[in-house]
Amino acid sequence: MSITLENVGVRFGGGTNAVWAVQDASLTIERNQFVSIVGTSGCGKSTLLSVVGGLLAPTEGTASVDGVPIRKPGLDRGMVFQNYSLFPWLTAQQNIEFVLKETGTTRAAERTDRAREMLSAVGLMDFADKFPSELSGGMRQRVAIARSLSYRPSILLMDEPFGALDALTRGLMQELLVTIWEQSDLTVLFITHDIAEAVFLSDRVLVMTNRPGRIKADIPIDLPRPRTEGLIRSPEFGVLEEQVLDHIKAESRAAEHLAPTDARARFSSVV
Ligand SMILES: Nc1ncnc2c1ncn2[C@@H]1O[C@H](COP(=O)(O)OP(=O)(O)OP(=O)(O)O)[C@@H](O)[C@H]1O
Repeated sequence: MSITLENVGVRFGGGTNAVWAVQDASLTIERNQFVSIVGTSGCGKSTLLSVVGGLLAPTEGTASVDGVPIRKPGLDRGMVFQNYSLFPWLTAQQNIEFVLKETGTTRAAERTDRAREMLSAVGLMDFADKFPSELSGGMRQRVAIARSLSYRPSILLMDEPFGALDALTRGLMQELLVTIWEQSDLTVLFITHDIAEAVFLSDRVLVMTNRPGRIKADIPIDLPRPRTEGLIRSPEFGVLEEQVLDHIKAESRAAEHLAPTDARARFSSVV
């Protein structure tokens, strides 16, 4: 499914307390594309994702999926957040079965089979009966991804899903996500603060301006797939990373009125 935002604006509060989180944001994401959004803290990334998820109605403009305006959350869109959001009183298997029941899979045997299939896809078959507290952060996030994919959405919306993971687990999760994406017909919209992660995963990286956020740059990532770890050390990768970073540095300087050298010193590859 494709995603289109046309001049979307989101205002929180009213009167003198009004805050425009996003203003005049326009973008199109084609079916089966993997697109990341990066930008300075508070620029409106999560707000934009919530609009696409149907959790938040735009104050201005239109957001649509396959040309149909988004009015509420739907089974066509799965969401994964940084904090896993699993039910702590249910096992990994039960977490998935619960969501399947809620989303209309009426036959218990079908829910069980689908949950097992999904746990197997993320390599967690042996942990089906464990509770979230018995799983590592990476495992919990794998269950959350399996759960979001279990009802077969066409769009996966991910808000810093790997932000809380250590570097090694994060790398493994990135590979897993790309593998799932390559084998499916999913359109992915992915928010991250990690520029290398955005470049490694994406077909395009969108950079937002400071708040009120809009899309400032749309950088195609024409690196070959499948992408392997070695790619990260290639000159082509470095050039793209630098290009994204330059846009973010410019926004950061604009926000803080810093001298260019000060701003440069504040950034490495993660913002
Ligand atoms: N419910 C709300 N009420 C008032 N202001 C809000 C609300 N939600 C978000 N905001 C404000 O809107 C702006 C954008 O927030 P948002 O969470 O979308 O930014 P972000 O780019 O995802 O930030 P971060 O990178 O720090 O997660 C921020 O200034 C935030 O304080």
